[in-house]
Amino acid sequence: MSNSEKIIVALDVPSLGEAIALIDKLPEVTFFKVGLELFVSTGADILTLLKDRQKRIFLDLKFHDIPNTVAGACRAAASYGVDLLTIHATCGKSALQAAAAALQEGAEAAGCPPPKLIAITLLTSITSRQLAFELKIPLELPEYALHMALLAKEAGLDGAVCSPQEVEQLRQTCGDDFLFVCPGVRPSWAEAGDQKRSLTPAQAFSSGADYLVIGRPITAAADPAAAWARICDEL
Ligand SMILES: O=c1ccn([C@@H]2O[C@H](COP(=O)(O)O)[C@@H](O)[C@H]2O)c(=O)[nH]1
Repeated sequence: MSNSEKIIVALDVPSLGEAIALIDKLPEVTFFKVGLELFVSTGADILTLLKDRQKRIFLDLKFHDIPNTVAGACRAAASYGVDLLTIHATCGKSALQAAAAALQEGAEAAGCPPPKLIAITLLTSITSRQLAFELKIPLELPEYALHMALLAKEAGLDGAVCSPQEVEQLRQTCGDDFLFVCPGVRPSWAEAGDQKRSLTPAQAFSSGADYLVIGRPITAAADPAAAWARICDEL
């Protein structure tokens, strides 16, 4: 698989029309992420549209609830036939296990391959300072991210979402058969915005990321296709 096929473009827009406009401008993109904003506004219509266009889909709904509830959500989401699905590792091990089991059941019942279930370790918008003083987590940030990735692995998940700044260490400990998806990726020429723990696309891949998620550097650019091409050239 080429590096460009491992870049997932985040469709963080408020309507189906705006999503279609972006997808049309980015014909070379093979993998799109649908997050809370677009899914809440369009429901499954955006997933049907992407599947009709033979695109791969990362459904990033970041489930966070008790075991019975995340299991129900995963069972239902399994029928969409998406490729990746997210849950917060902070749900705890029993909820992660229940979610993973329900995803398999849901996929079997729907007759489609199960999505890879990946856990959010620590949002890429959080700083070490916030971790310590707002969230009151008494661990250093890399140690905390590693702990959450290992929790996900022990619960039988397929991988984790982490910042590119932590992926090298997480990869070393979790091994090559665990998937790492990194948002918070910024080309040197793009604005950081609310992302706090970034690396460039080339640095993120060389640190061990399997997939990168990139949104605004492409989707908010005056010419999204040119921004995409520039990122691919720089790799
Ligand atoms: O820790 C996380 C988990 C998910 N995201 C999502 O990735 C994209 C990033 O978009 P940019 O515009 O490139 O910042 C966005 O959809 C987030 O919901 C994340 O950033 N960090």
